[in-house]
Amino acid sequence: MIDMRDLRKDFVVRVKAGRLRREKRTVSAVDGVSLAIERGEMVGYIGPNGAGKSTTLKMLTGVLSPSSGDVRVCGLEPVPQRTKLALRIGVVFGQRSQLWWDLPLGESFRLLRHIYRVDPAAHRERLKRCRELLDLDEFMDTPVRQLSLGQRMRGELTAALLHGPEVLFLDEPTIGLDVVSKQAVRSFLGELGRGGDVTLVLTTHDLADIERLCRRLVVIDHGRVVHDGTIEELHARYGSRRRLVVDLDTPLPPGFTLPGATMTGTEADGHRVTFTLDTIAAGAAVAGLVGAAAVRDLSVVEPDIEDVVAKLYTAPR
Ligand SMILES: Nc1ncnc2c1ncn2[C@@H]1O[C@H](COP(=O)(O)OP(=O)(O)OP(=O)(O)O)[C@@H](O)[C@H]1O
Repeated sequence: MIDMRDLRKDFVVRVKAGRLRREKRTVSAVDGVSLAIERGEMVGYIGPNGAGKSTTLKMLTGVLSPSSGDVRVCGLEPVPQRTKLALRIGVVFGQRSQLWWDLPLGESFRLLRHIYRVDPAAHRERLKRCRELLDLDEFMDTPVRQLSLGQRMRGELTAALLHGPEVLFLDEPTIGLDVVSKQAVRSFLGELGRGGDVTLVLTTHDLADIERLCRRLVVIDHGRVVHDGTIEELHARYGSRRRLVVDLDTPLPPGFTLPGATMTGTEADGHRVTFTLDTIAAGAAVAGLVGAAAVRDLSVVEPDIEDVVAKLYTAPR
């Protein structure tokens, strides 16, 4: 559905060199990205600021021409076949709008039907689904300029889907949204993904978006892919471990060790202890502890994706 081969985009920028002089420098925003994304996949495309995410999306959607390499979306070349491609993809860029500022939201949707020449029955059906899942009814008659960010984003998602695209590109779809709107957008996208017909590529700095939605995670840094795989593979690669947090009636005996685990924290005068489970399963760790001290409460904490990704962003290369 999406194919990128050794895709590159260089920008020539002028930088200050001395008090008056400026010299040209080439920035490789995307530096040889090769990826294949199949129909129905939900892919999180993440990376630190300036990594090249937006530039990639712009090349995939025909906004920017690549400096070199090949790119195909739905079998089309995005820049020369941009008009054809527009009928087959949906795009939501968090910072930009595809709605008409002065028109009520519902009017924007009607206009889009004409622009994309969507069959009225199909349009009605899709709009009905979006209205239900994204709770649009309350503000269908409100001019777009009066919508809150969360309401507008729900409108943007609808606008991107009314023509029934095969691929949906989302650049920061939950940026700036409150908790409730974030949940609404995520559950809507999850629902869309489960259908299996729409391929979804999502960039975000909110890793919870990825955890909830994407099986596949592509991490880009300095224009290059530094990870491509599942979140579990990312954890395995960086040696992420689960942690066991135990509340004890009395502290553990001095010198206590739990084979296969490392004690990584003690609080409350030894009444709360954290173990990182290196090679031991949680059940066996609990059994080992119960024999040594009175356990009052415990919880197993899954590895934190934020920590792993932070490691990845700061890893030397
Ligand atoms: N039009 C442009 N002219 C010159 N340089 C650009 C242009 N667009 C992007 N860049 C540079 O290319 C690099 C990649 O930028 P890009 O916007 O793709 O990053 P990003 O991963 O989307 O970042 P962010 O998370 O901050 O949105 C950055 O160094 C940026 O300064």
